[in-house]
Amino acid sequence: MERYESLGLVGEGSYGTVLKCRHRESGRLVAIKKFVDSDDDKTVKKIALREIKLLRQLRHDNLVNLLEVWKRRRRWYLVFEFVERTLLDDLEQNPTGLDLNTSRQILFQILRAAAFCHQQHIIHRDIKPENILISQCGVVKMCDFGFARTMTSPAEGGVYTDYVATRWYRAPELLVGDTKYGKAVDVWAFGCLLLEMLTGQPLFPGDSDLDQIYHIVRCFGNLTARHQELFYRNPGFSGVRLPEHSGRVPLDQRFPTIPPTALDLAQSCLHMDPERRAQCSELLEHPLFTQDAFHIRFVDELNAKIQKDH
Ligand SMILES: Oc1ccc(-c2ccc(-c3cc(Nc4ccc(CNC5CC5)cc4)n[nH]3)cc2)c(O)c1
Repeated sequence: MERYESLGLVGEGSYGTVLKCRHRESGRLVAIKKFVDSDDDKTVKKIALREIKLLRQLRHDNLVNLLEVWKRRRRWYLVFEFVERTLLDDLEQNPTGLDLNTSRQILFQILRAAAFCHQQHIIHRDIKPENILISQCGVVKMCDFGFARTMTSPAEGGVYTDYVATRWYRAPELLVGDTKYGKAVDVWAFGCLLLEMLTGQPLFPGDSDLDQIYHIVRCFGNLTARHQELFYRNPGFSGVRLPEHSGRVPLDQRFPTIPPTALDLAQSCLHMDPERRAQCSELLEHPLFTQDAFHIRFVDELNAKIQKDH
């Protein structure tokens, strides 16, 4: 670490800390994830090695780049590129939301990143505003795969018992404790993010897992039969009734000013049944991006921004 000057904390992850640092010789800014001492703790060592293996698979213009990995005095260090700001910073600056064109430039790049991860059979599992980095030129880089998982079978999904995802962006299957979930959890989070960007407010700001389910049911109605069964079998919810979905407020009623195309895209992501949610690769072809040939024009613009960032 002596080659780097620490400039302060960027964030606290579950298995380590992320520091903003400057490389003393080159002046380059980086983000360094320092894992807790791993030699005594086999779990941390296993987590670190799994994260490193996964990160080395993920090279894409819209994913934050892993630059170096080293181990010193029983600790692993992951050195990443430092990117100027996060989507959370932008949302805090714009409490009523971002304009549609800015939003779709960011959304398109998030989908490119997520579609690439899913093609590699990797689920991010914690897509949220603070994990969406934005460079000075407007290039989006998804980060923090501390919770990411390789799906056990490329077909779809696997059996995962460890818990993940920041509550507000958590899909119904995660909230009821379904261990058989897949990349559709990232699509749900994307749908939540889309509406938050356009309104400036989190879509479902639950203050507990149960409250999170209530927010979702009040908007979309009952959980699927499978999720209801898992809910009532979940010891964390024993004795609790699922809310009646009377007094539902569907998205189009809640957001009458959102452009219908954007609302349609959100609804393609926010199906209660994970099987009905669109794939990220399909969403890149949604009319929000293909109307006025945005997706064709923007890719050229984006490549120029990426070159400028280098
Ligand atoms: O497994 C892992 C672990 C960690 C990372 C990771 C890699 C890179 C970063 C990162 C963050 C970053 N820039 C950044 C810029 C601004 C903020 C916060 N803005 C403050 C509130 C005003 C936070 C972060 N640049 N690079 C963060 C996390 C990762 O991508 C994968």
